Amino acid sequence: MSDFVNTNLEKCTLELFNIGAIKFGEFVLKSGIKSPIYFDLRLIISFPELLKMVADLIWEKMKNKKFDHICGVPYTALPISTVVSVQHNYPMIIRRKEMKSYGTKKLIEGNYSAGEKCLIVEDVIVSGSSVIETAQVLRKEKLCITDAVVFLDREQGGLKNLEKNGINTESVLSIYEVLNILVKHEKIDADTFTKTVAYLKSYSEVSFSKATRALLKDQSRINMPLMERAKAATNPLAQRLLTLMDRKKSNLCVAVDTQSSVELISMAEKLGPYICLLKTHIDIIDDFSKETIQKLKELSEKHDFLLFEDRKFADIGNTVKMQYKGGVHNICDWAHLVTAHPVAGPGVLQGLCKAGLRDDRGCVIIAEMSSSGNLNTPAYIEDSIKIGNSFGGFVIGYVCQSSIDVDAGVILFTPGVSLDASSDSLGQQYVTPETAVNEKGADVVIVGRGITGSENPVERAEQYRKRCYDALCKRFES
Ligand SMILES: O=c1ccn([C@@H]2O[C@H](COP(=O)(O)O)[C@@H](O)[C@H]2O)c(=O)[nH]1
Repeated sequence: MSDFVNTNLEKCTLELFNIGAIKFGEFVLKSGIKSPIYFDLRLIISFPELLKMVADLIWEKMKNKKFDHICGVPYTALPISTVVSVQHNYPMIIRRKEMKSYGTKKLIEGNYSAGEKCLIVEDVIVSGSSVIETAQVLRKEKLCITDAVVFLDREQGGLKNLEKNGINTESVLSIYEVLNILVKHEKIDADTFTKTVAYLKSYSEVSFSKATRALLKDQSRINMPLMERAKAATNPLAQRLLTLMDRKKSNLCVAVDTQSSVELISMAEKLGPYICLLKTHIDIIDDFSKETIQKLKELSEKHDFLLFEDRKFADIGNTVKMQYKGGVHNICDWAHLVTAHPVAGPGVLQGLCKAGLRDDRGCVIIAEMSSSGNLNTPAYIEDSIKIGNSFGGFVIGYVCQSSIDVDAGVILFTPGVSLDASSDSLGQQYVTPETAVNEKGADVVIVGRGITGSENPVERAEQYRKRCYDALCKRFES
């Protein structure tokens, strides 16, 4: 810790106590739990030097991080982030708590673009509810939220709750440091200290408030009907796909892995009525042309399915941006969904977002492959979800082989499904539709050769559709 921080932490704590911003008594927190200690940092706007001191300490925590914007959680952290912004020439955005009923009706004020990184600033954290509420609004606008800095951590579980939701949070001061400073300077007696510490020990894991859980739609993804999940989804494309699955009674994605445009189009025409998604590997087509894409777009409209290009982007952001938007395939122009490996870090998603996003474009992160010997360890899968959560406005779900813990509005896609085989000669592994849906938690089942390689693909597609959708519906009833 630098001398500046050391000296000022103590000074700042004592000043906060002196102005009445740290109180002892009986209080009720936002989460509804009682507390013998309360921090009221709203007061500091009446003490400009103290406000500046708090802002300087926040700055010390964030000065080595690289973000495009900061956003203070309304209202107490707004003046703090304004001071940081003005002093360090750091662009700020503001999250409105209420939407305006006139004019732009925006929920976020300021100048920003999809894919940009925003750091959240907060005064005091208990469960982290206020930070995640702000993060969700910003994520809905396709801003990338991975980090927060808070002035005071009450050590009641907030940092852990946020971490699970993809937000790495650092604090300037912990409540225990505050108590120690106050005892040292005889501002509180030993009894108050002991009682407060005992309280903190018994309330060390406060979960998000009920309202926040409702906002995150923390209900079980597994048992929730599709339309409820569509309402729970914050991502517009996830909403669209879940609604489409409900309307068409299909959670079947067909993988048409062919090298011929004619066959691709013919399969799309024949199988269109049975599927929610048509998955392509457009780079394996020998006779690719703009007409192939035009025809696919028309069939996607005609038969009400979305186009899913399994490009598996995996490079640095700058390259991925060009791969998505440029080249002969110009994937961004026609594919509603693309896949990406998170192995290169969040830059891959920033690159995709930078390619110019619309509400009808999204990404599915590959958290876990179906092939034998894959390198997707549990830690890798967990980190993939953290990256995905940070880009909730763009990432609609994950390709995976297990029922990973995600919100109800997030969609899991499971390939490696066949009624005929348990493997192929090149490492692919198969399970039945029921195993994929019930045991692996699949929402969308991806089937390739099981359909396209059969003698009667249409009959087979209907058979898969029914088995996959029936298994999904049984899950809602359980
Ligand atoms: O983990 C993964 C990710 C993607 N795939 C793709 O799905 C299909 C599966 O085809 P089958 O003929 O049913 O084996 C294929 O396009 C893969 O590239 C996957 O199999 N596993």
